[in-house]
Amino acid sequence: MEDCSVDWSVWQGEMPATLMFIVRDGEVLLIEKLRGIGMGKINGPGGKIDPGETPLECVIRECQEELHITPIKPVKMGELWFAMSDIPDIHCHVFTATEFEGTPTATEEAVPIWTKIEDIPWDKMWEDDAHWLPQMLEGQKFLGRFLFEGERMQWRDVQLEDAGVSGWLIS
Ligand SMILES: Nc1[nH]c(=O)nc2c1ncn2[C@H]1C[C@H](O)[C@@H](COP(=O)(O)OP(=O)(O)OP(=O)(O)O)O1
Repeated sequence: MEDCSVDWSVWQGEMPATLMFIVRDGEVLLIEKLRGIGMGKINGPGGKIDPGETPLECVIRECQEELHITPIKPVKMGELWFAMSDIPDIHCHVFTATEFEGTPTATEEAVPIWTKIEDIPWDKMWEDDAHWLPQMLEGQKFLGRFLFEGERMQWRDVQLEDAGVSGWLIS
């Protein structure tokens, strides 16, 4: 992979966002995203952080809005830093949970899809997902940094907490 044109030491994502992956009995709750960034793709529920909202508050609200469920005790597992070409750069906080209240319900924003972990449809997801989601689902915390040109990933770097990175990784 070529050198990255982004100076990550000064990079600041203009758009804070969240993602949630609820895991239960070897399955993960994905959505078909019906609107917004990544419309038509398969992803976890999530979205932009509202002004004054914490990442945790946002990810709970987005699960309620998109699927009518409330995740219980979400755990922050990592961050995704997306340097984008055609939309503002995204700083995404990624959570997992094993419990939730409510019944996943299709809304105008999303269709819920329980998916066996071995059947995750990588070709229908953002290109970066295959480089951090499997590790996260095995319990590893991470920082993933990606450069996109449109919807194509041009550069990637994924660091796992197990690799001895500490302090700056996630909070
Ligand atoms: N490369 C990428 N890989 C990935 O897995 N998720 C990405 C991604 N780029 C963006 N996302 C996700 C993160 C976050 O959940 C979502 C942010 O955009 P959204 O348009 O979904 O926000 P909202 O649901 O707040 O939208 P609106 O309500 O339509 O304004 O897109």
